[in-house]
Amino acid sequence: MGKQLVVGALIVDDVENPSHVLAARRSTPPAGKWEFPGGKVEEGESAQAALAREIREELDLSVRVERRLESSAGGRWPISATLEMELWWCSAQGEPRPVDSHDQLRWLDSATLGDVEWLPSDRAALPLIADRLARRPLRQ
Ligand SMILES: Nc1nc2c([nH]c(=O)n2[C@H]2C[C@H](O)[C@@H](COP(=O)(O)OP(=O)(O)OP(=O)(O)O)O2)c(=O)[nH]1
Repeated sequence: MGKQLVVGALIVDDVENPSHVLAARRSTPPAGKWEFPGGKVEEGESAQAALAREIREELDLSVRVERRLESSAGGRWPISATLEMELWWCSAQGEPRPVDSHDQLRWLDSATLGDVEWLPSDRAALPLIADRLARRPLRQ
């Protein structure tokens, strides 16, 4: 059986010319670690629908899902024996507001992306994200 999918949103400040991505600090275990907001895809749900649902719940924000972050390993990052993760570039309307699963938000750019204490599984994806933020545009 395959692993359950977790989706994380790479929410950018400006979809035409993105320079910063949103990071969120968890208030539930492992509390204090930083992640890309999102969560588990439910049965029968698409990755895009799960992202929209989770970001609405967690940040009271509506997102437009742009595209998936690709990698040489097929765009999936292992989390645990039972979970793996995809990351999707998203644009947003309005200001994110942590509802209850996060207690702090930060906009990070390619230079500051490594400054917070990320969940370990996220670290492998950071160079790809930093590279994209430094090179801009998201829509090709
Ligand atoms: N959202 C998110 N989760 C991540 C990231 N990196 C990472 O290892 N994870 C892990 C943490 C959790 O073990 C899992 C996500 O589950 P969760 O508990 O936050 O999501 P959920 O609300 O959908 O799940 P549940 O508690 O209802 O079962 O993925 C990330 O960047 N974003």
